[in-house]
Amino acid sequence: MPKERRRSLREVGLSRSGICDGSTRERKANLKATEICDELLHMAEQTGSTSGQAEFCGGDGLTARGTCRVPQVTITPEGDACPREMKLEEWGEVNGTLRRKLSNSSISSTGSSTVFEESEDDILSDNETKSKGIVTLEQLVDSGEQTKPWWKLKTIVHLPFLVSQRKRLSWVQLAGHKGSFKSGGEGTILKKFSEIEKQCFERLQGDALVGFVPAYHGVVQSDGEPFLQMTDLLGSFEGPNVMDCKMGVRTYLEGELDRARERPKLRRDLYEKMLEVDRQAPTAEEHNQRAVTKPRYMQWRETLSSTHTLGFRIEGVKKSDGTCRTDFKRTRSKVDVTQVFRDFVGGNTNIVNAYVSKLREIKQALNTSEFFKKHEVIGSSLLFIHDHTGRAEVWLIDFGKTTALPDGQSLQHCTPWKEGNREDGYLWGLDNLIHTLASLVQG
Ligand SMILES: Nc1ncnc2c1ncn2[C@@H]1O[C@H](COP(=O)(O)OP(=O)(O)OP(=O)(O)O)[C@@H](O)[C@H]1O
Ligand SMILES: O=P(O)(O)O[C@@H]1[C@H](O)[C@H](O)[C@@H](OP(=O)(O)O)[C@H](OP(=O)(O)O)[C@H]1O
Repeated sequence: MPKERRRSLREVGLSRSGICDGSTRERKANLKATEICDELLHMAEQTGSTSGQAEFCGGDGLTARGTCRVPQVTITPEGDACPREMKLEEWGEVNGTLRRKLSNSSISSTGSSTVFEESEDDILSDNETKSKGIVTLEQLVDSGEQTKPWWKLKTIVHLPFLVSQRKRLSWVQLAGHKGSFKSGGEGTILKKFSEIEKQCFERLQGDALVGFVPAYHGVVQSDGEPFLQMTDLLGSFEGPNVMDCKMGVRTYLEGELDRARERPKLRRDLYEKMLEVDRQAPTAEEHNQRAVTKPRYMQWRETLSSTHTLGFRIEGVKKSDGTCRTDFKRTRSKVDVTQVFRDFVGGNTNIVNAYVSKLREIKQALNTSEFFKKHEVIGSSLLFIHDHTGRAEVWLIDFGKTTALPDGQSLQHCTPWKEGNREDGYLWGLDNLIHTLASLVQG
């Protein structure tokens, strides 16, 4: 944050509660409160909003809360007859450039209300290493922000605004690690380099699956770091609706299990993420050590969600109305999963049919793919995207944990996993996904 924009807490009507002992924690809380206010005031200046509030929780008893009220400015762009609310996603359009930090925002809207309300996930959210929701790619480069243990509880912005043209300047990252993506320019994005993923992209060129993965443009350097450049799949949609489904019955590699047995590593962060969802989930021993191993956490996540029961799980959904949800950790039953899909497609049977036929095409391609035969596909997602034009597409993304089998070995992808057989249940999950979607049009 530029120094000249920083204001004192009192000056901007901010409050911060919690300890008051001059410690580093307190200074951080003050800083966070000032940042919130800066964010709100800047939005107000740029957009003519009437008021805004934001609340952050440090997880250690400290909270920072900001409210700003400014005189209303009304801007009426040409060609828009009736005033309407402006969502955070659209705000950058007026600005020209998006300078606000929208990363990690889980935004839910009540549709007709002017309020962005807290979602369950805002409260039960992960720590800030996990990215979700609407982000600005350039902002994600800001490494200093990544380790701050602040959770955003709530952002409410009142924006009495008129917007004539909808252009998408922000981007949505529904799953994965915060800071993994940057804008690559010309319809591309840059994803943090991974040797495993690079090899997958290289092997996928010329494979039956190549038309179902983002076009790959090679390794590029940005700010001295390597990235994989690929097509931004959202780029060719108008106000896209997006869903990320993580495929397979297993989300960790067999190698991760082996490593955890050889050198068990206790993770406090994963224990805390577990507590956020269910305080009873850790065993007495885990409570005692206030930590769990990664395979333990991943297996718990799998049984809590539909990974084990359906062979896929919903990670996140962003709709064109600006709402964004990533609170699906407990979405497990077929009924619940089906309901999320129903809501996602908004009852549009043409979209459902388009998705089902796309998934069938993908299944056909998987069945002929040499790549698929010879890889353990773990943690990969299907990204569903549709928009108001009726276009609906599905792509395979995320090959960071897709691992080649030893020469001569292959997988069925539908037989049950037993440790050692490396089966991932991908095709079983895909069949369940097709049935789930098809059930929406079968009445
Ligand atoms: N090519 C793309 N075009 C548009 N959006 C994308 C693309 N690739 C990824 N995304 C977005 O970013 C999110 C995270 O992507 P991805 O799963 O590749 O990240 P990751 O950090 O490897 O995730 P994880 O930590 O789960 O392995 C997706 O849910 C999707 O919203
Ligand atoms: O979805 P959650 O509950 O936030 O849990 C994370 C999720 O399972 C990611 O897939 C995993 O990264 P990998 O797939 O890369 O292993 C990450 O491990 P990490 O904390 O070690 O990054 C987990 O914390």
